[in-house]
Amino acid sequence: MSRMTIVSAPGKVLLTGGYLVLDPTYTGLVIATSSRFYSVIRTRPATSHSTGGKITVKAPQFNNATWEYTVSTQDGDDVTVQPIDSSSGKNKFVEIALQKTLALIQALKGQSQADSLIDPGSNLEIVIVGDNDFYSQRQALEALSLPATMSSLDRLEPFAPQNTTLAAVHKTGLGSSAALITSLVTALLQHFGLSPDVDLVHNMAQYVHCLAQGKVGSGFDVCSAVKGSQVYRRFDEQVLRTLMDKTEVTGQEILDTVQPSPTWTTQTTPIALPPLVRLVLADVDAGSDTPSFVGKVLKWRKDNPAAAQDRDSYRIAIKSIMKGQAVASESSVDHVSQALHELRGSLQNVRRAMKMMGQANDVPIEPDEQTRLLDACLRIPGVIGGGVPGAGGYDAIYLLIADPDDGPTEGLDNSVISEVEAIWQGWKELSVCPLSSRADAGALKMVQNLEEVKGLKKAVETAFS
Ligand SMILES: Nc1ncnc2c1ncn2[C@@H]1O[C@H](COP(=O)(O)OP(=O)(O)O)[C@@H](O)[C@H]1O
Ligand SMILES: C[C@@](O)(CCOP(=O)(O)OP(=O)(O)O)CC(=O)O
Repeated sequence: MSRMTIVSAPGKVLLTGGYLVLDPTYTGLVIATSSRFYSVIRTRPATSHSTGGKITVKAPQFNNATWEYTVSTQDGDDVTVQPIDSSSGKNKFVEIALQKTLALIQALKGQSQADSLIDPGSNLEIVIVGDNDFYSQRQALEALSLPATMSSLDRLEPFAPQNTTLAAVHKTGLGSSAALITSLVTALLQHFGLSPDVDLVHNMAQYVHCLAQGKVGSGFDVCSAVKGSQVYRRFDEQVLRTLMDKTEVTGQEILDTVQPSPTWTTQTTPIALPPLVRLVLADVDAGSDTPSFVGKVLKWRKDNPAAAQDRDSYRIAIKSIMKGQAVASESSVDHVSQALHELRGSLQNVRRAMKMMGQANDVPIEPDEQTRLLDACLRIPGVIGGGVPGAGGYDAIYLLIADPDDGPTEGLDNSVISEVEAIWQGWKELSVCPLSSRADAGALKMVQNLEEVKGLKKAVETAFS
């Protein structure tokens, strides 16, 4: 039996802090999801028709998604990973993860073992799969004539083939590349016998993700893939600048940069949703892809320093916060209702501010169609709050709903959810398809056996065979 390593990392939903979290002055509230990515690695002896020293990576949910690489280590040199041309084209994220992580592993192991990274008599096989929620399941449900409900989603095969290419797939915004990079980097380290400090894993995944994206983002997605739900404050981007700007870097330089140190100023405060509050998500389709608004919003912020900001909206925000406080001090309602009431108010303020920011920039951060949808959902008793996650746009909505019965026992399962689903199903202006993902405390984790995760064995074995 060949040695197998399985590592999984969760997706994310940024509830608050969109755009602001790019600035280390502010924090972002990010919830890790039950939907996860899995990187599975095994070493196989080379056969008569395959020379050794190769890495094959497969993403079996997609058409044309097999990438092959040759790995070489020459005396005293850093390991190199060369893609072999194929009809699948390049996968920059996977290639950079392999190249940089193997270089790091070489540096961590020391030169004495540098030549034996991948034994010339064997090959490395990697399978990458993501839970269905990372990709829109609207068409899969239609093809099976199933209504767009959560119970229909449960009937789909886990890790279902998407019948399209990675480039063409409709993503739902749960952060596939961050979960993929985090699970793959960690699986490689583990497979080569290293169990490094979680902060080193985090820093390395941030570096690889930034390099693959071609920019230093805020990194909340990678951090939550490593550490789970949290209030996130970003690292100073200077920490990666030198490595990012260099065309050639050695494993030792990578190690020197990603080694945990005070220069990494990331701050992570673990959090969880309040008890009996459930996160529900829907993927929203308006028939077009939402372009990135980040460049426009950041320029607007630079051109409009704080002193010039809209005084009226500031006053509205302050007044509503004060009203919340007044209710709090006078009312005899218990502190839980009070806290939920404040939560609702805060989330509404965030929504309002995001909407205004979009209007000021002429970009649809909370488009009017989403505003109408969210307002309709918020009128349902038991819906505590909601909004557009992350950068907004025509991508998704989230709601926090009261979920008094999280199990099936009392048969409530659950009237708030049913009402929300009814609104979504009947919504004409936008196509609204629920996601099955929930909030999950889980962070990065090792999976011992393929059998532990429903459908993983089949997905992986079909790909490996
Ligand atoms: N299942 C997968 N297998 C291999 N690579 C993947 C997979 N899913 C995503 N990727 C990589 O991540 C890239 C998508 O990254 P990006 O557009 O930043 O998406 P996201 O916003 O979901 O993080 C793809 O082009 C591909 O390189
Ligand atoms: C604007 C942002 O602050 C939040 C973007 O959040 P999303 O959750 O929309 O992220 P993607 O996975 O890139 O689609 C940019 C950032 O923090 O990097």
